[in-house]
Formats: sequence, C-alpha cells, structure tokens
Amino acid sequence: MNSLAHRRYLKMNGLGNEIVVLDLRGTQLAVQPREARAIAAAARSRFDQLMVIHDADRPGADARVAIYNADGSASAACGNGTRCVAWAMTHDPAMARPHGETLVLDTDAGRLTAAAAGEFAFTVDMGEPRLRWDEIPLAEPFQDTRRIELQIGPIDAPILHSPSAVSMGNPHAIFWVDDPDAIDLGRIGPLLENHPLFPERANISLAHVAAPDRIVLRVWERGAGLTRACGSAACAALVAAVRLRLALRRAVVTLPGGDLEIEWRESDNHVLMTGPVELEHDGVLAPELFAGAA
Ligand SMILES: N[C@H](CCC[C@H](N)C(=O)O)C(=O)O
Repeated sequence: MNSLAHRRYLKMNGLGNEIVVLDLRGTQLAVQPREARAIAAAARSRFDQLMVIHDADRPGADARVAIYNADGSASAACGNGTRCVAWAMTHDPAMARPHGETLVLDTDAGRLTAAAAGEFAFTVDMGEPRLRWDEIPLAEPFQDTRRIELQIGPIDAPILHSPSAVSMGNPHAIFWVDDPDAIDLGRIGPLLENHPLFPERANISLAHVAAPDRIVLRVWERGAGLTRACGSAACAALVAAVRLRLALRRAVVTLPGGDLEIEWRESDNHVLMTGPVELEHDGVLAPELFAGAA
C-alpha cells in the first residue's frame, strides 16, 4: 500500500490559491512527483500547490517544507502556501507544536520566518529577491533585468513585451499592462511559461500599477496555470515596480482572490508578505489516489 494512503491532510487556501497541507514529520516519507499529480487530480483534493511538512534538518528551524505544483513539479517558494503551513503548525490540533515568537521554516528558497498577523492571517518574511539574470534564471545574460527583450504577438504590434524578471526563489516574469483583464492570459500564459528564455520555466504576471501603493495583478503560475492568487508573484511584482520607480516599497497587491500587503524592506532587503489563510476542510488521502500513479 502506498505510504501516503490514509494520511490526513488540510485543504486550505490563501486568497483562493488552492493549497493542500500534508504533515510527514516523524516519518521518513516523501512525496513523489507522480503522487503529487495524483493528489491534485482527485476532485476533492484539487490543489495549485501541495505543501509537505518534514522534520527540520538544520538547527534553528521548526520544519522543512517541500512544495509541489499541481503538475507535480517542485517549486522552491510558495507564499500563499507558506502562510497556510504557518497556520497549520500553530493552530491545527494534530499539526501544532510549541514554537517561538516566529515560526522558522526551511525551504529550497532559503530560511523563511512567519508570524501571526491575526487569527487567520500571517506575515511571511520571503527573504531577499534575486535580480541577476543567472539567478532568475534566464537563458541569456541580460545585464538589466528590469526590462528584458521578450515579446509575444506580431513584431510590429506585440500583445506583451519587455517584462521585468525577478526570482523569489522561483522565477517570475512581470509584464506591465493597462488592464490585466483585457489580455487572454489563459491562452498566452503557457506559451510564456515554457518560453526558451526561461530554462526553469516561469510564473507569468500581468501587472497594472494603479497607484504608487497599489498594484493589480493576474498570474499564470508555472506548473499550476491560472490561479486566484500567487504570493511570490505579488512579491516579485512589487520589487520589479520599485526598481522601475513605479511604486513605493510598501504597497497593496490586488489579485483576483483579494489583497496582499507587500513590503520590500530597505533595512535588510527582505520582502515581507502579509495576507489571510482559510481552512476549508481536513481529510485523508484515499488509497485509490495512488493506484494508477505509475
Ligand atoms: N507556481 C509557483 C509555485 C507557487 C507560487 C504561488 N502559489 C505562491 O503563492 O507563491 C512556481 O512553480 O514557482
């Protein structure tokens, strides 16, 4: 029988970004990509990201968190999912453990900290943005990643062009538009996600700077498609807007699912994200989920 069968999970969301939280601490278990895809495919556990909590493997951390997109691909960062993990580790009867003032989580994007910002809200320190072309990563050595040479559509009338590139531990391309809803992101998202300029693919955002302290954002996520919110994209868009002198270092990012407060802190170059979490239900992973996950 599959090691994950019958394990309890939480179905949560962060501004409508569909998250499943699985706690594998105290075990040597790990999720295989094909198993992540099987869980996502199940109607009841549809998710954009699966967040797996493992025992910490470095001193000073409360846990290590592995992140999978719906297509089974791994991601180093997931802002909305990290808030959901923080809630689970501090509020869920089975997952909560004693912790310090802030929760310390190790991810492939680095060490993050999370602190409660209300009963169903958390502030996550997402760490420093990566801005060099080879950190995004990009396939060509652009010296200025505030605007890179990429366009889609007819040469003389591109639909989108000149995006900013930022990594929050995961790759983001942000296109600046007047109306994010006027573009068929569902159609061009996959073309851009898989563009050869992005060797690790990319999350694709359409951003409109409505005011120096408000950015409207829609996101086609790498490995998940159109989502109602993307926390790391909100962080990346704020950083990119500040670099282009379009926004202040602290702004509200409005996504289809709602608002996130983002701050790119000058003192330590860290990006802070504050937003809500919602618990929808808990459940157990049915064994038949893994029957055909070959
Ligand atoms: N699809 C992203 C991971 C999840 C990001 C998003 N859900 C968030 O809240 O940051 C990637 O593959 O880089």
